Amino acid sequence: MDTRKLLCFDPTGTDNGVLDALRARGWDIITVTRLDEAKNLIDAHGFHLGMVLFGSREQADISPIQSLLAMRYPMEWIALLPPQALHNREVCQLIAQGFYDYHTLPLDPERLQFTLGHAYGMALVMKRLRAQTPSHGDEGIIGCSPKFTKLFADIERAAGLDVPVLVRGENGSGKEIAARAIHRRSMRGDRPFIVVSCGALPSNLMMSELFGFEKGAFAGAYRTKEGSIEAASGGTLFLDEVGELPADLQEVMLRFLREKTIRRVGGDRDIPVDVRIIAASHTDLAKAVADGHFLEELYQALSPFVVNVPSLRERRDDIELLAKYYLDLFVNEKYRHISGYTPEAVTSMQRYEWPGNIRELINRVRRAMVMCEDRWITPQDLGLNVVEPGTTKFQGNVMTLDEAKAEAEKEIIQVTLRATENNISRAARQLAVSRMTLYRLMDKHRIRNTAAGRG
Ligand SMILES: Nc1ncnc2c1ncn2[C@@H]1O[C@H](COP(=O)(O)OP(=O)(O)OP(=O)(O)O)[C@@H](O)[C@H]1O
Repeated sequence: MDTRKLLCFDPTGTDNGVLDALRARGWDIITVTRLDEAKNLIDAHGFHLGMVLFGSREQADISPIQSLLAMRYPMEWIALLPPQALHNREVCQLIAQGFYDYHTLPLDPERLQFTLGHAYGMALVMKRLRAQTPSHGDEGIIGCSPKFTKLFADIERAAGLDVPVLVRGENGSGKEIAARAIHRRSMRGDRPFIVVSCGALPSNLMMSELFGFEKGAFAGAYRTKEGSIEAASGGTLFLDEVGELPADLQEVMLRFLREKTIRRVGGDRDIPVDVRIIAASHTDLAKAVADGHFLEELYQALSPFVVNVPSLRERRDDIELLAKYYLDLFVNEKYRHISGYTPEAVTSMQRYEWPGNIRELINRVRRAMVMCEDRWITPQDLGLNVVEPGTTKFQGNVMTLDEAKAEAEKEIIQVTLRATENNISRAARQLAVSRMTLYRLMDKHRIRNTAAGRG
C-alpha cells in the first residue's frame, strides 16, 4: 500500500486512539504537541496534509493552532474535534477559514480516510498549480500569456546587448520592473541601477540632478555633488518618462550619448562615464518627434533596441495569475481568513479594462483585502461591478442567440474551473450538473482539464 505522510498537531495531547486505524490504512502519521516542533517538521519534510486535534474543553486555548495556520503552509488541514468545541465561536471561525474539512469525535475511520484522501489529492493539485505558475527569477515578474512570454524574451535579448533600450508601455504596465530585469540580467547587473524621473524637476534642477555640480556653481552649491549619471557609473541609468525631458536637456543628453562624457554644472572638464541608458515612455515618442516636441536624433540614439510592455487588457490570461500572486504576497496574519476570489470576482477582473494596468490591479487587491469580510473576495470588494453594461465581450458582436448561449456556457465553465482550481467535482457541484455532464460540456467547448487526475 502507498504510504502517505501526515502531520498531526495535537497541542493538548488528546489521545483518541483513532490514529492507529489510519496507520493501518497506509498513513504515515507523525504526531507533535508543540508549535515549534510542528513548524520545524513542516519546514524539513514539506507535508501535503496536516491534521489538528482540538482539545476537549470548550474554552481550550486555540492560539497555537491559529499561529500554525497563519503560516499558510502550502498544505491542507483537517480538524478533529469533540462536538462541544463547536460551541466556541472562535473555533468555528478558525475551522471555516483555515481547514479543508473537520470531523467530530468519536471518529468514523472510514469517513476520515475518505476526507484525508480528498484533501491529499487537493494538496497535490495545488502543488502542481504552484509549480506551473510562471515567475521569472527573483524579480517577481509574473505572467503566462503569449504577450508576456514575448516580453520576457525581449528582456533576455536586451540584457545580452550593451546598447540603449527604449521601453514603451502604458502607465503602471511594468516598464520599470522590465528595465530592472534587463539591468540585473546584463553584465552590469551587480553595478548601480539609478532612476531619474525626467519630468519631475524644472530644467535647471534637472540639469544638476543628471550631471551634478561643482562647489560654487550657483548660490547654495556649498560642495561638489555628483549627478545621477556619475552615480550610475558602470551600471544603468533609467530615464523614466523620457518624453518629458525639457528641450535644452534633450540636446545635452544627446551629446552625452554620443561622447560618453559629462561636464558637471559649473565645471570645466569632461569626465568619461560608462553608463548604459534605458529610457521609458508611456507616450508615443515617434509622434512627439513628428510634432516637434522631441529631438529626432535623441529618439534614434535611445532606441536601438525597443521593448514593448503590453497593457494588462492585452494579456488577460495574466490577470488572474497576478491577482492571486499579489493576494498571496500581501496576506498576513491579519488577513489569513481570505482564501481567494469568487468566480464573479474573477469574471469582473477579466472584463475590466485596467486603465492603470498592474499598479491598479495591485491597489484593487489591497483594497479588496481590507473590504473583504468573508473568505472569498467579491467584485464589490475589488470595487468592480459584476457585469457593467457595455463591457461584455458580446458588445457589438453579431451573433445568434444560440451562439451567445454557447459562449456564455463556455465562459461560466471556464470561470468555475478556475475558481475551483480545476477540481471537477467541486466545479460540477457549483454548476449544478453531474461530473459526466461537465466533462461532456468541456469536451464540447474544447476546454482542457489542466489538473487532470483528481476530482
Ligand atoms: N509582470 C509583472 N509581474 C508582477 N508584478 C508586476 C509585473 N509588471 C509590473 N508589476 C508591478 O506593477 C507595478 C507597476 O510596475 P512599474 O512601476 O514597473 O510600471 P511602470 O510602467 O514603470 O509605471 P509608470 O509608467 O507609472 O512609471 C509595480 O509594483 C510592479 O512591481
